[in-house]
Amino acid sequence: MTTGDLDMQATKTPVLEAVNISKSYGEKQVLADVSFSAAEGEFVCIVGPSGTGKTTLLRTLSALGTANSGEVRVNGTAITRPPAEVSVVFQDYSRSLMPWMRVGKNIELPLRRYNLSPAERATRVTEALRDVGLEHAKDLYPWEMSGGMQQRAAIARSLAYRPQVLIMDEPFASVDAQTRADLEDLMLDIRARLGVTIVLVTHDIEEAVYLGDKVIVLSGRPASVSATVDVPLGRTRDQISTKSRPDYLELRAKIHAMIMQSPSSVSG
Ligand SMILES: Nc1ncnc2c1ncn2[C@@H]1O[C@H](COP(=O)(O)OP(=O)(O)OP(=O)(O)O)[C@@H](O)[C@H]1O
Repeated sequence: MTTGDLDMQATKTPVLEAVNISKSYGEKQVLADVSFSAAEGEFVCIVGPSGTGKTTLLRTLSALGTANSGEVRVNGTAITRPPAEVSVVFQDYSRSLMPWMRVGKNIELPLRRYNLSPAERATRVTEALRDVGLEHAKDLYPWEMSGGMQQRAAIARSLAYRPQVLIMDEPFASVDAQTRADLEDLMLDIRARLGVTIVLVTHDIEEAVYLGDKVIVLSGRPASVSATVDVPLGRTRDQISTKSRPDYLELRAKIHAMIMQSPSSVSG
């Protein structure tokens, strides 16, 4: 990306914006004035200790939950219901795919809500499966596939909507380390090929720095954004060489220290 591209990105309306989001469950305030934005094609990672309110924030971002105050804007417009431009991938793929339906059907079914011809739906299923490297798996049932393949299928289902923004809640928490690394690289590749904006929540600092163009650090009780850390590692990342770079290691340590200092990391 050139300096000119960066200047243009800075002046463009963000694709997704959280503006002073506050949220309470009864008396308990979970989020306080959380603000951040994601530009077109940006990979934004949100990290914070367990129980900080990351899922609550993502539910608000996708309008699956409501905030007590503040607003979420998509392309500059405040949203009140789940917007067509935003799609969500949850952690628990085993609950997001219907076990009695073949993978192709799992991806195609939610598209029926839209005014698409059967041929257009079939094209989208084929393309989404290709985007995640599952061309061969269309006729399999979810239970015939590994955990990593099931999560790929769940990602394909989200991509079939052709969203501008993909929101992911701890998407790789239930798979082994090698599969996790493969899925991380898949998401970098999807961002590069499709230009989709990705907002990914994780408690894994290493993952956040490896994937993100910027990392939003949530901390405190109630949680607010304690830092927005730019990750100037370029867009081409590699599990071994990127993770050995001194600037990667420095950023990882810096964010780790921020989270360790946060009151929410000790209060449980
Ligand atoms: N529907 C709800 N009703 C009441 N309290 C809730 C509800 N959902 C979440 N909470 C509380 O809000 C706080 C934040 O929860 P949330 O799941 O958003 O955090 P999180 O950072 O995603 O946690 P984790 O990393 O463990 O998934 C927790 O104390 C949780 O118990």
